[in-house]
Amino acid sequence: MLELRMIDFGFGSAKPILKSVSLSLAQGEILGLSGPSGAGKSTLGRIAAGYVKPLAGEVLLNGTSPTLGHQPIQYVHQSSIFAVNPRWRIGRIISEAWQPDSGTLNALGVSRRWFDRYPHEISGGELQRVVLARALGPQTRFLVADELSAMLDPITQVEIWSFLMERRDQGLGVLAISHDTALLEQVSTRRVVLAMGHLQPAADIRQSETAESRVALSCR
Ligand SMILES: Nc1ncnc2c1ncn2[C@@H]1O[C@H](COP(=O)(O)OP(=O)(O)OP(=O)(O)O)[C@@H](O)[C@H]1O
Repeated sequence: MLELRMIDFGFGSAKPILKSVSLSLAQGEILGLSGPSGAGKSTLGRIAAGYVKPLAGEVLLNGTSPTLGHQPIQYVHQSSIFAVNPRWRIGRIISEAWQPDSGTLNALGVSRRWFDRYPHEISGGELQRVVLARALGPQTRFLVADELSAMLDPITQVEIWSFLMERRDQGLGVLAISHDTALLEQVSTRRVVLAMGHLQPAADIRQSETAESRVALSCR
């Protein structure tokens, strides 16, 4: 279980953007997070992944603070170019955390032909898939997917979310941040909305049957 308890956050002297925000995410759950631009969704996701320290409150993984060095909570943002070393080739980038198996690479549409290239020598959508493959190592229990598929064409988007739903069935917990509420409705087991510093539940859209949701996704 990933828990954020009573998180307060603001940048410098600017007014607070997160006010006593709490959420919990179970393994095997996809929690959809939407809200207006600038509401603090990415900031909340980065706090969950340990990239940003909250001013108050705590992040707990199975009841304890996540330890440094071991990163079971991964954060993937749509601007993947900022998440990679531009001087490293794709093969080195992708094996930084683990050696992804062929099944993972195929499911995410990652070609081994890219491995000798640098990040600027593949497309933004291809780099997005590389960064996602890197994030989904065996130690990963939770994924913060921040506008993960916004740069991808609809078919690739379906393939990636279908793969993540399979991983969900194997226990991966996903915090899916997006403005695409139609997408969130299809992939999420639960949805929340962040606005004015507070988190509120969206309409209950719990999908009890995984196969049904996969079919719905493929029909988009
Ligand atoms: N490093 C920073 N320094 C100062 N202000 C920041 C910083 N990063 C983000 N902000 C501000 O914090 C607020 C929340 O940003 P955040 O990116 O978390 O919002 P968001 O809900 O993810 O927005 P969007 O949907 O547009 O991506 C915004 O007003 C943003 O300008």
